[in-house]
Amino acid sequence: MKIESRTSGDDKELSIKILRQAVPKMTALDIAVTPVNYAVWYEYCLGTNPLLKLEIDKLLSSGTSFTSSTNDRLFKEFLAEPGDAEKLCSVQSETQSLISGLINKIRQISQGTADFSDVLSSYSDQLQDNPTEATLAELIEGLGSELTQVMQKNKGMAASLSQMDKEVNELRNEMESLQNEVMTDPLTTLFNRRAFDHQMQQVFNGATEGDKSFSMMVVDIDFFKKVNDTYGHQTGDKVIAYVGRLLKKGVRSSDFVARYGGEEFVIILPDTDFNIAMTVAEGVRAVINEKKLSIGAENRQSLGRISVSVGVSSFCTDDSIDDCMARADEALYQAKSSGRNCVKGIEKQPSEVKPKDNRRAEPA
Ligand SMILES: Nc1nc2c(ncn2[C@@H]2O[C@H](COP(=O)(O)OP(=O)(O)OP(=O)(O)O)[C@@H](O)[C@H]2O)c(=O)[nH]1
Repeated sequence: MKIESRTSGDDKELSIKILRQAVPKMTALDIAVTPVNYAVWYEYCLGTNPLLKLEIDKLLSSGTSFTSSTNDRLFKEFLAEPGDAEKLCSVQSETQSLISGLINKIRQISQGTADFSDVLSSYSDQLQDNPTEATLAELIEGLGSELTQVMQKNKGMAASLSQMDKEVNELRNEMESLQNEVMTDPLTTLFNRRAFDHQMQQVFNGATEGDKSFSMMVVDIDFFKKVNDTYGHQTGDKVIAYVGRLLKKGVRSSDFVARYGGEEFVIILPDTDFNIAMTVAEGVRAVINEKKLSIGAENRQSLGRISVSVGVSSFCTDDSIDDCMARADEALYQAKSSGRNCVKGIEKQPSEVKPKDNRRAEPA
């Protein structure tokens, strides 16, 4: 469930790297390679879902077997949103038959190789027994026909393996597009809340481990209910999509823009300090408020200007994800209370950073 870039070469390389780790683990634990199970173990090997990792490590150390219901539970508890499981199941049977076909082919190849190796050993034994010319001729004849058989078998195997390789690629593309679907908000085509939660965790891990910083914005369209009530829900949807486009355009391509829900958006700005984030937020707010919008035939009906309120916060040492988001939310609340169409930020001062207290509490 890689999110950062959906189709880059890096993504593919990482996917293959994880595949090489996940499949042998699953095979060792006797877990069927279905999309649902694979999603769980992919995420486990990727290591970006700490709760899932903790749970699986716990199960592994207790020697619990990974039955299909255990895998289903892990998927539902740590990865899925309602509806995901059904979508993934649509490719499940296809994957199962493909994987079992592949395993059969590999078994046949190993069996064929083992058989041929036995034949070679028996020929080698006969050679040790001072064979007569007639026996030698027989051996050569036999070996020739064994070789022809092996070559024919291998030709057939190569053809069916290449067909399977094609099918595996198709299935992988299908799963990739399903993955994108699960992470995308259909109205704006931005990332959705689920993708945001995932990305936030990754950026947060990077910041706590690598001494990096990041900022975030929460953007909310002002008086949006009035837009819906006056012009209808469909126009409201168009306004949401329009604001989404301007947000995406207004930040760097490395920033992460998602629709959090309703008329609210969230943006993660990696490697960005508080002051820069405030400047970017102000720029985005101004651009959204710049133009008067119009709708209807020949755009005759004016909607006036749309405005947004923005709350900004930056990651600070000792922050949890919730702390950082709570400050952005609080800042948004302040922006709304100050009349809307403005940006507010809450910066955690260094003095507010709690020193780590390693002392035990004094007994009363
Ligand atoms: N068209 C449309 N409307 C939505 C969607 N999601 C939420 N809404 C509406 O957005 C409106 C949000 O209204 P409020 O939460 O009262 O906020 P507001 O009117 O923007 O007021 P402030 O945020 O205080 O400026 C509600 O009427 C929701 O029904 C959506 O996907 N499409």
